[in-house]
Parts: sequence; C-alpha cells; structure tokens
Amino acid sequence: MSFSSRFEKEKAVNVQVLLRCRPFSDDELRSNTPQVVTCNDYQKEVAVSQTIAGKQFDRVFTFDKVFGPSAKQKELYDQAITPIVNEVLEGFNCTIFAYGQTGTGKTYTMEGECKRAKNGPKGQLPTDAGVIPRAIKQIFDTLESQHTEYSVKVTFLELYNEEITDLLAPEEFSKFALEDKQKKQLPLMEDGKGGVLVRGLEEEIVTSADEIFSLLERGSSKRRTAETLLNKQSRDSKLTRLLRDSLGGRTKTCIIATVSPSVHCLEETLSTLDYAHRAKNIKNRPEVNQKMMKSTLIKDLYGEIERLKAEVYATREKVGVYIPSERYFKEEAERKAMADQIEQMGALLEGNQKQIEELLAKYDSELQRSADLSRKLESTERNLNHTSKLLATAKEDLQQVHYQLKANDFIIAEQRKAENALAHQACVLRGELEKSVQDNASLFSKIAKEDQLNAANRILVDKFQADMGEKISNLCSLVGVSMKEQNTHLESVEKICKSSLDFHDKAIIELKQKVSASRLTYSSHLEGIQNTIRLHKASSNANLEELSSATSTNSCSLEILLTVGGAQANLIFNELQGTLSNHRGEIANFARELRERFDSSLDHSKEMSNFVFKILDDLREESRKLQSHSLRFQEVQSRSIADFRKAYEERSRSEKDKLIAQITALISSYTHQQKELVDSRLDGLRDASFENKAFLEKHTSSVISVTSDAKRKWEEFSTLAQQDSKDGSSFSCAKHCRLEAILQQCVNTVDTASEQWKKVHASVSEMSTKHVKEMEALVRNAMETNEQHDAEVDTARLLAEDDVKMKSADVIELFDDLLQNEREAMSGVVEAIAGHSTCLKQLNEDHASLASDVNSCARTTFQQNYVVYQPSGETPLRSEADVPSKGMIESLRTMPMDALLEEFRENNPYESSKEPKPSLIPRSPLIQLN
Ligand SMILES: Nc1ncnc2c1ncn2[C@@H]1O[C@H](COP(=O)(O)OP(=O)(O)OP(=O)(O)O)[C@@H](O)[C@H]1O
Repeated sequence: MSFSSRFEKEKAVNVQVLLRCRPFSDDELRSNTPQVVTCNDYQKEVAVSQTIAGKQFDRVFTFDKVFGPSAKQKELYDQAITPIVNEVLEGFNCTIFAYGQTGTGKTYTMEGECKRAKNGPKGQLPTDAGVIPRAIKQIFDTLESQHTEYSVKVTFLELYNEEITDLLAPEEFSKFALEDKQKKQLPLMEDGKGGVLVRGLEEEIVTSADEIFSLLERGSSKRRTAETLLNKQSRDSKLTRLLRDSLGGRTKTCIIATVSPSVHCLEETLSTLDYAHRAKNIKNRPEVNQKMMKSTLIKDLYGEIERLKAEVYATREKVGVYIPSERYFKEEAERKAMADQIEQMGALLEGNQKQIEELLAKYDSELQRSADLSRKLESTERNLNHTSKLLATAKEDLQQVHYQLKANDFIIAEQRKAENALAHQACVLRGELEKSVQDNASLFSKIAKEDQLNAANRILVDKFQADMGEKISNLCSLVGVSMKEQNTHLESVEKICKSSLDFHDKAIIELKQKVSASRLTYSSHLEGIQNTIRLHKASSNANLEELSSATSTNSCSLEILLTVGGAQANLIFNELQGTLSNHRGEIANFARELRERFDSSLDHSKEMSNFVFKILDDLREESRKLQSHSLRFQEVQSRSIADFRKAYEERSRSEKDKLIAQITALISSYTHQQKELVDSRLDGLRDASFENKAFLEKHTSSVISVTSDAKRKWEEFSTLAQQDSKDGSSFSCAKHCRLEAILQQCVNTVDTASEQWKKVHASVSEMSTKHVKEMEALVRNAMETNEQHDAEVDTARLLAEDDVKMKSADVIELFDDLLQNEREAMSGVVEAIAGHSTCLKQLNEDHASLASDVNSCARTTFQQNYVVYQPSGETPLRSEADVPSKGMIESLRTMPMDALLEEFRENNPYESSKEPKPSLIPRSPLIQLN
C-alpha cells in the first residue's frame, strides 16, 4: 500500500450507518397493520409517516445505505460488509454492530437463521446466513487463498445486565462465575492506548471457519435469554466503554440500524432513526495495526504463559492476595482511574441528559410550530384557492373587457376612417375653395367669413359628436351590460324551469310506475298471503282431522288397553290372591314343620345328649378297662419278665451245668455280657412299662377330666339349646302370627287396589270419552275459526286492495294536480319571461325613441347654433366647383354601431368557454341605437 493511500485511509472517517427495515411478520400481515416506514434503497432515504394533530407529516432520513424489507442477506453483505472485512484483512480494526428495537432483526442481520454452513454445495452458506458467518467465511477464504502465515483468535462475550460474561470460558470457570458472579465479573480495563479491553477474556486460536462456528455454538448455548427490565441508562455504560474505540476512536465502524415498518413501533423507530442519524456524524481515525510476526506472537504468548504461571502460583499459595502484588497495584491504580472516569462520565451523562431534555423541549416546540405552520399553510392554501378562483373570474372579465375594447377600437377605427374620408373631402373642398379664391379674389373675404363659420360649425359638430359619442357609448355599455345580465338571468330562469319541469315529469312517470308496480307487488303479496292461508287452512284441517282420528284411535286403543289391562289385572289379582292363600298355607305348614322340627331337634338333642352321656360312660368304662388292662399288662409284663428271668436263669443254669465244662471260660464272659444286655433290656422294658403306665394313667385322668368337662359343657349346651329352641319356637310363632296378619292386610290391600283399579278404569274410559268429545268440539271450533279467519282475510284483502287502489289513485291524482300546478306555474314563469322580454323590447324601443329624441334635440341645437352662410348679392358668378355630392358624403357616414359590432364579432369571435349561449327567449339587441 502506498504512503498516500495509507494516509488517505488513516484520516478521519465518519461512522458508516446503514438502515435496514424488516418485512412485516405473518401476524402483522394477518392483522393488516398499517405501514409507516417507506424505504427508497436507490436514494438511500427512509420516510416515516407521522400523524400530528390529525395531519400527516413525512420525516425523511438519509443514510449511507438503505435496505428495504425485500433486501436479502447476501445483498446487504455484498454491498456493505464485504469492503469492511477487506479492510480488516488490511490491518484495520473494524466494528460492525446492529442497533434497534427488540424484534426488528438485529439477530437476523448479524447471525441469520442458521450460523453454520451445514448445507449447500461447496461449503456455501445458506441464503439466510447473516453478517457473522459470512464475514468468518470471507476471512478464511481470503487467508487460505493467500497461502501466507496467519493466526486467528476468537473471543466471545456477553454483556448482560451490566455484567460481562466470557462465553468461551471453560465450563468449571463459568459455573463458578454463575455461582459467584460478583467476584468473577470480567473487568473492563484501559489498554493504555485510549482503548478498552476486557481483562481475562478467553482467547481461542482457530484455524478454520468451522472451528469458529463450533465456538459460536458453544458460546451461544451459554447466553442468557431471559428478558430483563434494565435501567437503560445504567446497553448502556459498559457498552459505551466497550464501544469507545469504535465510536470516536481508531476503529472503522459500521452501524446497522434495524427498524420495523409497523405503525405500532413508530415511536421506537423514530428514536432509532434519530440515534442512527446522529451517529453518522461520529468521526473515527482508523489506524492500521502492526503486522505481527510469528516470533513476536510467540514472545507474546510466552509473556502470557509467564503471567498465567504467576497467577497460578499466587492462587496455589493462597497468601491472602491471589494475584501478583505488582498486578494488584496496577489494577488498583486502574480501578482508581476508572472510578474517576466513571465520575467524569456521570457528569458528562448528566450534561448529555440535560442536553437531551433541552433538545426534546425544542423538538416539541418545533413540532408545535410545524403544526401552527401547517394550520397557517392550510388557511393560506384556502385563500390561494379563493384568490385563484377570483383571478380566473377577473381574467375572464379582463378578457371580456379586452374584447369589448377591441370592438370599441374597431368602431373608433371605422369612425376615424370615415372622419379621414370626410377630412379628405373637406380638403378637396378647401382646395376647390382656394381655387375659387384664386379665381374669385373678390370672394376672399366672403370665403374667409365662410371659413370662420365653417370652422365654428365644425367645432360645434366635433364637440357634439364627441359628447354624443361618449353618451351613446356609455348608454350602450350600460344597456348592453344590463341586457346581458337580464338575458343571463332569463336564460338561467328558463333553464331552471325547464330542468325542473323535466325532472318533475320524469319523477311523476317514475312515481306512476312505482305506484303501479307496488300495487302489483301488493296484489301478488296478498295473493301469496291468501294462498298461504289456504294452504295453512288445508294443512290445519288435515292436521285436525288427523288429530281427531288419532284421538279416537287413541281412545279406542286406550279402551282396549284398559279392558285388557283390567282383565290382566284381575287375573293377576286372582293369581295373587291364590298365591297368597297358597303362601299362607305354606307358611302355616312351614311354621308347623318348624315347630315339629324344633320339637324333633329338641328330642334329637336330648337323644344326642343321652348318646354323648352314654359315650362318655363308655369312655369312662373304656378308660377304666384300659387302666385295669394297663395294670394287668404291667402285671403280665412283670410276671413275664420274672418268668423270662426264671426260665432264662433255669435254662442258663441247666445249660451251664451241661456246658460249664466246655465253655466255662469262653462263655462266662459272653454270658455275663448277655446277662448285662438282658438286664439292661429288662430294665428298659420295665422303665418303658412304667412310663407307659404313667402315660396311660395320665391319659386316662385327662380323658376323664375331658369327658367330665364335655359332659358338663354338653349339659350346658343342651340346656341352652333347649331354651333357644323354645325361644325360637315362640319367636317363630309370633312371627308367623305377624306374617299372617300382614298377609291378611295384603289381601285386604289387594282387594282395595282391585276395587280402585276398576274405579280408575271406569273413570279413565269416561275421561277419554269426554276428552274425545272435547277434542272433536275443539277441532270443529278450530275449523270454523279457520274458515272465519279465511273469510276475514279475504275481506281484509279486498278492503286493502280497494284501499290501495283508492290511495294510489289519490296519489296519482295528487301527482297530476302537482304536475298541472307546476305546468301552470311554469307557463306563468314563461309568461313572466315573455312579459319581461316585452318590457325589454319596450325598453329598447323607448331607448331608440330616446335616441331619436336626442338626435332631434341635436338637430334643434344645430338648427339654433349652426350658422348658415347668407349670400350678400356681391358674389361673383357662380362657377361649378368640383365638390363631392351629398350622396357621396352620406356614403362616407360610418355604419350603425350594431352593424359594426356584428362585423367585428364575425371577424373576431370571442374565445371564451364562458361565452353565453344564445337564449331561447326572443331578445332585442341594440339595433336601434345608432
Ligand atoms: N430482514 C428480515 N427478513 C426476514 N425476516 C426478518 C428480517 N428481520 C427480522 N426478521 C424476522 O423477525 C423476527 C425478529 O427478528 P430478530 O430476532 O432478529 O430481532 P432482534 O432485533 O434480534 O430481537 P431481540 O432484540 O429481541 O433479540 C425473526 O423471526 C426474524 O426471522
């Protein structure tokens, strides 16, 4: 880049302001929201229609570029953003931000509907992609095509509620930040070069557009979206600081102001447009950044690593201050500076606010003034219109006057011509006279005298002519004007009369037509009504007949039903009675049986108890037998044991004796063992028998106690059962009696019900017969009423028809009268006009006679004043002079005024649309005037 071009680039440049108006949303289209914003992309103008005090005003704003509702994302990017991104690649710091009311398309413009180039061939962005994805793509496309070294870093922050959040911070930090926002807010710092930076903001190095898209997606997911009612004054202080370099600093800035076309956003739209328009005046002095070499970058990164290491060390040590003291002091100083700056800015803000208030007051007064001016303008316009009309009339008048003047000029010219001719003739005469003077010197004095006389006469004639001409022209113009006015008036009267007559004629014809048409309609209506009534009558008759037949059918069927029902009811009653008597018998049997059963059960229980007692006795006997048996068994057992021992001992003794010799030594031990075994077995047997005996004794005693218990219980039970059965029997007897009483009651009720039913049957049939009769009477009445009604309707119709006929005849008569009256009036008017016209004629004639009077008067005057030369008798002999004849002189007289005017009008037609049309009423022009 050459030095001069760089210089050019680095000089002060205005902030570029674009205006984008979004299209109507579907909802707005559906509700037909009025449009107040109109964009002229070509002329870079935006017009806002405002209605103040019922008047519509258009405010027009001009911007660097204007994009109307139909502008596409690509259009906006190609026309406005591409050059800015190119400048970024040249080394300038550039800022692009959107500004506008909520819902006007900031996000749509900056991000678009989808940020990533997910679809589309060859990595193309979708058509709805906004400025950010397009700029990223352009940057990488350019860098990649240059095949040079490059490094791209991304930061992503959110300024929300005056808090700066790093959207690219690692998860744990951001979590921590959310929990402990007050401590972890990212501070804004002066960068020492007049700019502002966010300290501690995460910087991600990226190598492709896709990486940025991923980072944007990651960051966007952390954005807070809930709405908040922020104190705006307090978007905006950090944002103002963040944008300090962009608005009045070293950055190239482009503001995209977004507005809605809707009338509902008018106020915000105007405020956005005002702000954006003011922002156009902000000047920046962009500077090109130094290109960073890789080595410098690495050096910077090492510095950054050292700084971070120091921070980590300080954090790990936790010695009270968690940042290096050097940085702490530096930050303290910065904080102080910031506080000062905030104070200053507060003061500045106050000043600005005051200024804004003043401007608003001014704006209001300007609005008031403009409303006043518009009111004035309106009245002036009205005056102008009126004046224009007057001017047109005056022009028309002027034209007429000009025309009249021309006519006058023409007449005067004609008169001059005649005068000239006369003068010529006078010259000729004078020549002749002079000749005569030469010829007749003696006549000189006479001629002189005659000349004197002629001159005096001439003066008299001229004077008279002039006076007369003036008077006549005055009179002419006066009469002409009056004639014109009267003619116009008469014409208009005639026109009005005619038109009113025509109108009345038409109206009467129409009325006649209408009356006859309405009569026809009325008759057809009446016919229709009659037909309807007839139909109604027929249908009501049919209905009534149906009703009566249905009623009689109903009554028949009711009768049948009642008969059948009665028979069935009787049957049922009989059955019921039979059933009841059966029931009664059965209940009696049942009671008897019950009693018998009770008795038998009582016997049975007695038997049972006897049987149980017997069993118990048997049991007791058995147990006694068992006891004796066990004793006997014991005895037998002990006897058998003793026998066994005795026999065994005897047998052993004999065998011992026999074998003692043989097996003394061997068997002695065996025998001993056997003996021990038998003894032990016998002891066991004895123990078992004793145990058995004890068990049996115990068992017997328990059986005895159980049986005695059972006997006692059984006796108690049998006593109770006997008592119960006795109670049950008496209860059942009582119940039986009660049941019988109830049954008897039931039988009585059934008999009564049967009686009642019969009565009801009789009354129902009586009632239905009565009802049928009543219905028939009713139907008859209805039919009669219908007929009567029909007859009444007929009469009414006839009456109405007569009435209508009469009334319409009246109306027609009235109209005829009216017409007649109007005709008479019109003929009166026409007569009046004719009279008027006659009067005018009379006036004309009078005028002519007046003129002739004037003429005769003039003649008299001439006769009295005109001195005629008297011959003296000394005159030389008369010689024939070559003088013009009287006829010739007569022929030199000017034509009559009317003829002259006629001729003038023929040659110079008056070109005016307002020229009056010839009247139909005979009028008398000023024929006689001259
Ligand atoms: N130029 C446009 N063409 C088509 N649709 C648009 C345009 N501008 C805005 N929209 C639509 O209008 C709606 C609101 O736009 P968007 O969300 O971008 O407004 P916003 O100014 O960012 O609002 P907020 O300040 O509330 O975030 C969206 O549905 C968006 O698609």
